[in-house]
Amino acid sequence: MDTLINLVNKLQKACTALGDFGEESSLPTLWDALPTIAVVGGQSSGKSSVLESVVGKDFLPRGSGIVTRRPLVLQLHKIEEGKEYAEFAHLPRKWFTDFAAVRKEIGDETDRVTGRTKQISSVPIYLSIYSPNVVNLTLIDLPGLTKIAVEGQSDSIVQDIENMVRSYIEKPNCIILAVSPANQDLATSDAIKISREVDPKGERTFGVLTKIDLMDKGTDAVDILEGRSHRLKFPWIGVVNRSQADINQNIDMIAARRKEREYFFNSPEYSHLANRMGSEHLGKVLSRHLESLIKSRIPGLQSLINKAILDLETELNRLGNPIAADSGGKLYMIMEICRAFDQTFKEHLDGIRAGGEKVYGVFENQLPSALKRLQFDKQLSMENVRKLITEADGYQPHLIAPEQGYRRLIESTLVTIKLPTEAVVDAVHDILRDLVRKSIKETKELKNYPPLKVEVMNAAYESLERMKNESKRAALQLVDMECSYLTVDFFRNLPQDVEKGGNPTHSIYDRYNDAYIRRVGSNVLAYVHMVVGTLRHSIPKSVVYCQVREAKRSLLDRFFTELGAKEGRQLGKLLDEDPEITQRRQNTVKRLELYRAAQCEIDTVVWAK
Ligand SMILES: Nc1nc2c(ncn2[C@@H]2O[C@H](COP(=O)(O)OP(=O)(O)OP(=O)(O)O)[C@@H](O)[C@H]2O)c(=O)[nH]1
Repeated sequence: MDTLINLVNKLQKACTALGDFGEESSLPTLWDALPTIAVVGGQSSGKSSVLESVVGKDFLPRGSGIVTRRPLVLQLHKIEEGKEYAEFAHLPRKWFTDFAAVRKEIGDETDRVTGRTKQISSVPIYLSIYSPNVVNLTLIDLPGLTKIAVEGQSDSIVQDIENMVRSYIEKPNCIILAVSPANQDLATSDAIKISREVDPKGERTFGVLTKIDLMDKGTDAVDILEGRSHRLKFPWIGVVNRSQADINQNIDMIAARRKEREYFFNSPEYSHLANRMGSEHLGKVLSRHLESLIKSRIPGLQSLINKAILDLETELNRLGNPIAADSGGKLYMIMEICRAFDQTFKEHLDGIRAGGEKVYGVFENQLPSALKRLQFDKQLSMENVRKLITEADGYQPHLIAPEQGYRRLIESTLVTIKLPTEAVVDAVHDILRDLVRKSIKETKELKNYPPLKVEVMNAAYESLERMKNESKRAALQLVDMECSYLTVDFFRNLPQDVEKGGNPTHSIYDRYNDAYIRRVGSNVLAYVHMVVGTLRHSIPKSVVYCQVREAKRSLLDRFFTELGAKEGRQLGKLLDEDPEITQRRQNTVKRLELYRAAQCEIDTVVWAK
């Protein structure tokens, strides 16, 4: 059974070392789930004395007024043999064998947080005592409840102490040691009042009656101790601690315990209860109760730990890897993050994520309707056809077919396709930029590193800009190519013009009759339509080749090359993550270690059963 309490002691020790004891953490803490025993009561009710009696050691700061100003988490570890010693969590591996020095250190450590004032703090002091003369227990000494603030204390201190005490004892796993002095009316006991509030059925409250020896002559506590008045679920335990005079005379704990035993055995009122009175009995009762409580809580603890591990792993995953110390590691990390971004970007284009389909929308809708909107009316008006053909003839009207005229007409018409071509390139560019922005947002690895995020975004935008320019050049070249060499077969298959008509005596532009001009115009239109039909398919090919395929292939290539030339310090700047995230990651890692260790400890105990 000792192993069970040892287990809880170990877990609590780990929690304290990691500051994992409640409020500050957003995750459910192991601390909350571990059974503890807290000592509560009014100021000077004898809490510290009870604690010392249970431990059998004189080590707590004493004095009048408010002495306990920070919670003291006291873990008692029974050792088989050897000299007893104490160890503080804030002074690891410093073993105190002089308990007067322990008392001094508690005072000093209290002052370190609260200053030499009468203020209080909820940050606990953690102390372990290893001794052959103790039972395995964890006890928490809390500041005494008070009714008024004294000089040097803020007005809120009464409420502050009450809130702090409540925050410890309201946890369902806390066993409450409610200390009330027998020489005061129990109806006014602060300990009973606050413990009733948090444990109305008294299922985890142990009533301890101190100062029985100080009761007025002719009065006794038998009614309470026998459970006839102020009944609690567990029987009251009476104790007689050292009086101030005993302390002043340096009466040691062993002598004090003997005196206490004698007191109960020799008092006619209490001798029949002597076997279930006193500090020693209290220690055993508490230890037994704690053991059974821990046993019943093991399955719950296990599932809490398993769940916490899962949650912490998810959190750690979300926070990403810690930053490597050397430049090689940093470079690798940046490359990995960039690769994750690149992958996300590709997934958008490949249809694994949404967005890439918009590119197809440009080819299928925007381009055809823009081409359709080009009416070629202006270029192929009768007037313009006549003008261009006549001008192209030069000094000699053409003999068979207006070849130069056709060329000029076709060229001047095809040029109008350049505008929608450029618009397609621009539209695809905008889509790609949008996908970069989306991918940056979706790459969780980038979230922690704002400078790297900006650099990656700029590098990707720059690449897209270069690709856009190249794509424009290539697509416009397609149009130029159509202008520079006409499809011979088309013209070979045209019926030869015979009747050109016209009136040579009028203006030079009347050289050809309307029917002839109309026929030339419609031939040009037919040819242009044929070319548009081809471009409608070749422009998307060119755009995909120069922009989409290239973005998929080498969006960050240049960035990677530049990265290789950067020094460790510059790389470090890129990975300059939000310090809050670094802190959160460190805390999560620590907590995860704690929970994993706890999982092993519990498994060992369960298997050993
Ligand atoms: N005679 C006698 N004196 C006691 C008993 N218990 C405590 N005292 C004395 O009462 C005074 C206060 O005891 P503490 O144990 O310091 O009380 P506390 O509740 O821890 O005090 P704070 O931490 O300041 O709230 C000391 O002088 C003790 O010697 C007792 O059972 N009998």
